[in-house]
Amino acid sequence: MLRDERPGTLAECRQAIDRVDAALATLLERRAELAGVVQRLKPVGGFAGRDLGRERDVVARMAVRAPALGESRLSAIMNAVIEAGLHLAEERSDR
Ligand SMILES: C=C(O[C@@H]1C=C(C(=O)O)C=C[C@H]1O)C(=O)O
Repeated sequence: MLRDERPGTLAECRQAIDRVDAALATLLERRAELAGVVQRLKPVGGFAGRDLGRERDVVARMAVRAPALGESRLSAIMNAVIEAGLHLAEERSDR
């Protein structure tokens, strides 16, 4: 997945993207599960306990590994990822 592959055709590029997306889906599911555990451990979980400083640190660390995307684009991506995790945690806490 992290190989610097150079697919030459449209089909090869899409196959390479599909492999990356498969890994991303697994990682996103794992991340959401971990973030859900955090919500139960914090004194105030869910959206009410949102920690924007921590979220900024997450994005800044990711930007070091993804400099072409950079903080601004990563921030939009991670905001969606984090909010999806918080929604899932709140749904589960309702049960
Ligand atoms: C997971 C936490 O709760 C929230 C979700 C975060 C995340 O998904 O990375 C980060 C900060 C908080 O807004 C946390 O506080 O660490």
